[in-house]
Amino acid sequence: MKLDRFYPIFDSAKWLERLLPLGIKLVQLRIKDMPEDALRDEIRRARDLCKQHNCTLVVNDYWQIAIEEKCDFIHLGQEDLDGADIKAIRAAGLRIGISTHDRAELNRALALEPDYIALGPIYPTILKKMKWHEQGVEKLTKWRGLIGQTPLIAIGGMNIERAAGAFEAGADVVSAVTDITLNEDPEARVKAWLEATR
Ligand SMILES: Cc1ncc(COP(=O)(O)OP(=O)(O)O)c(N)n1
Ligand SMILES: Cc1nc(C(=O)O)sc1CCOP(=O)(O)O
Ligand SMILES: [Mg+2]
Repeated sequence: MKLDRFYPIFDSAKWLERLLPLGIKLVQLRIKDMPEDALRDEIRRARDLCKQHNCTLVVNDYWQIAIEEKCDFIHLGQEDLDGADIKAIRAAGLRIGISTHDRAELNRALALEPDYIALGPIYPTILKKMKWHEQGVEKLTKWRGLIGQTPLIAIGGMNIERAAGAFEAGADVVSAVTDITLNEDPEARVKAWLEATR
């Protein structure tokens, strides 16, 4: 199934309730540091909202809850892979997206036949501290040549102005967080993203 070219990431179901009606078709719920009961509630709400809006939900990190709550897509980073039961995830029918930052991580990801590969940070990010410097769009072109038909996600410091360059370099999808969540008008920004990527 083809992924939408715009892939925003939010840290609560409240954001989804607010912005999915604008037409987002691919979204990630990325929650850190929340007690399990509250986390499960957020994932359930996000799942139901996405169903209502015909949007694909990707759950970050929490693959066991995603299986239990019958979600259908998870995102795993390299550290998440260390503790993940890929067989169980696949047996439950979930799709898997994987983060990569260098060749070793890419090789590890490709061996798992993921449903997308993310490369980042393409530009510097203010969302989280990372050991990786900005990779640049040229690395998207390199990844494009290495991953065949697997969808390629550009993440890290992305904004609308930078998206065209990422697509030209070989990305299929562009993902963004703070360009939307820290914008003074997130609704207007999402509408502009949708116009730029459709
Ligand atoms: C689309 C996308 N790409 C990369 C990440 C980062 O995943 P990870 O390295 O596991 O870091 P955390 O997001 O869990 O802090 C992502 N979530 N989504
Ligand atoms: C969550 C995440 N993962 C990255 C990676 O490179 O793996 S960069 C990133 C943060 C993206 O946020 P923003 O769009 O605000 O820069
Ligand atoms: Mg993770």
